[in-house]
Formats: sequence, C-alpha cells, structure tokens
Amino acid sequence: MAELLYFTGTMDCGKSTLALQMDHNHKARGRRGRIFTSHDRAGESVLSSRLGLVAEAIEVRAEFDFWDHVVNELTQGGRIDYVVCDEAQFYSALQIEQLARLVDELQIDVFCFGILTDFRATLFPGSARLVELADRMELLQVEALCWCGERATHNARTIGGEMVTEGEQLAVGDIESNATEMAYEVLCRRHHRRRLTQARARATLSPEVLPFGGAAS
Ligand SMILES: Nc1ncnc2c1ncn2[C@@H]1O[C@H](COP(=O)(O)OP(=O)(O)O)[C@@H](O)[C@H]1O
Ligand SMILES: Cc1cn([C@H]2C[C@H](O)[C@@H](COP(=O)(O)O)O2)c(=O)[nH]c1=O
Repeated sequence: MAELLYFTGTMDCGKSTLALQMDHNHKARGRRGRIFTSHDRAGESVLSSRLGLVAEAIEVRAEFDFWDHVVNELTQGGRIDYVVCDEAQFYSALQIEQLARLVDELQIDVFCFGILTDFRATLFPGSARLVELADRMELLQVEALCWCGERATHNARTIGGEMVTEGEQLAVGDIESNATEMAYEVLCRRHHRRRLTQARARATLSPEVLPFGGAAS
C-alpha cells in the first residue's frame, strides 16, 4: 500500500541526506523514482546535502502541478514507483494535495522532507498540509543541538548573531556561526522563546552557566 510520508525536523538535522539515501536504496532494488526540490541552497534543480551529496532534481515552482507532471510521464510510457520531495515546506497546500492524489489514485509512494516551522515558529503552508494529510510523520533521529546542549526544536533567523522576528517567510540561507549577514541557528524552544542565540548568550551570560567549556568556546 503506497504512503504519503513526511520526514521532518529542524534545519541541519539530516533531511536532505536521508532523502538521497532513500532514493539510493529504492533505486538499488529496481524501483523507479523522481526527485523534486524547491529553493535548494545549492541552486535550481538540485538536491544537496551538507555532507556533499548532490543529485539532479525537478524544481517545484509555484505553478508546478505534480499530478499533471506524473500523469504526463506515465502516459508517455514512463514508470514511477516513488517520488522524493525535498524542501516540502515550500510547496503549496494544493501541491501537497496533488501528492496525496498520487498515493491514493496511482499507488505511488511519496516521501517528503522538510522543516515544520519558520523563524517565527509558525507552520509553513506545505508542512501544515502535510501534518493534515500524511499517513505518517517521522522526526529524524539525528538531533541538531541548541547552544545550551538541549535538543534543538526550532529554527531562528539571525542577523549579526541577533535573532530577528520580522521579514519574509521564505529566505534561503544556512546555519552559520559568526555570520554578519542573515543566517539561521537551531535552538531549543526555551531559548527560541527568549530569543537567546549563542552569540547573545556569550555576550550576556557568565561562563559558569554555559555548557561546552563556557563563554570562551
Ligand atoms: N563534516 C561532517 N561530518 C559528519 N556529519 C556532518 C558533517 N557536516 C554535516 N554533517 C551532518 O549533516 C547533517 C546535515 O545534513 P543535511 O542533509 O544537509 O541536513 P538538512 O537537510 O536537514 O538541513 C548535520 O546534522 C550533520 O549530522
Ligand atoms: C527557518 C526558515 C528557513 N528557511 C529556509 C532556509 C533554508 O534554505 C531552508 C531549510 O533548509 P534545510 O535543508 O532544512 O537546512 O529553509 C526559510 O526560508 N524560512 C525560515 O523561516
């Protein structure tokens, strides 16, 4: 029975790597798949992992229709057993519904990967619809950590190390330390709520309360 699965977690927790691993393993057993992505950091029409793995991918833009695309391929004699959909948080609710239709009407496995919430701890449209429609959601087991050592659960957007809460929801970027430009930092809920990034913690907290060697580290 085909399924619509959503593998999710914070930024930097291994989602793109898992997406490429799953494509590899299904292909190794003779299954035919397609890879989709949207706004990958490495550029258009590519799925990239921080581990250095990359793969060609079909770029999902606002007007992209998964149902039309797949039916067109099948009509031309193509075979599709599964699809890997990275950065699914950026897909529209309608596109998630098209993916669910692939599962229900064409028995195609759909594996989605993405972050749940944006820099304001608000669900992305694609993630919200996946929460509503997915057969299963799986939290990735590789844990990204907050600067305090707790498991990171939220994604902060920073400028010069300071957390910001204003701006567009979509802003492609990466986890970087000492960035003067816009960057992201994964935090535990407590420190996301307090807007306490590593830079601010180092500037304001005494070394004794900081883990991993205190302020100097
Ligand atoms: N040099 C490295 N050595 C080992 N693991 C690494 C290295 N760089 C990144 N990683 C792993 O890759 C993960 C990020 O992988 P990636 O697939 O890009 O994550 P996501 O797609 O969730 O942002 C990190 O959590 C870390 O576990
Ligand atoms: C929190 C947040 C993130 N993004 C962007 C930043 C990255 O380009 C991707 C997530 O990529 P990853 O593979 O999970 O690291 O999403 C954004 O546009 N808006 C946000 O609020």
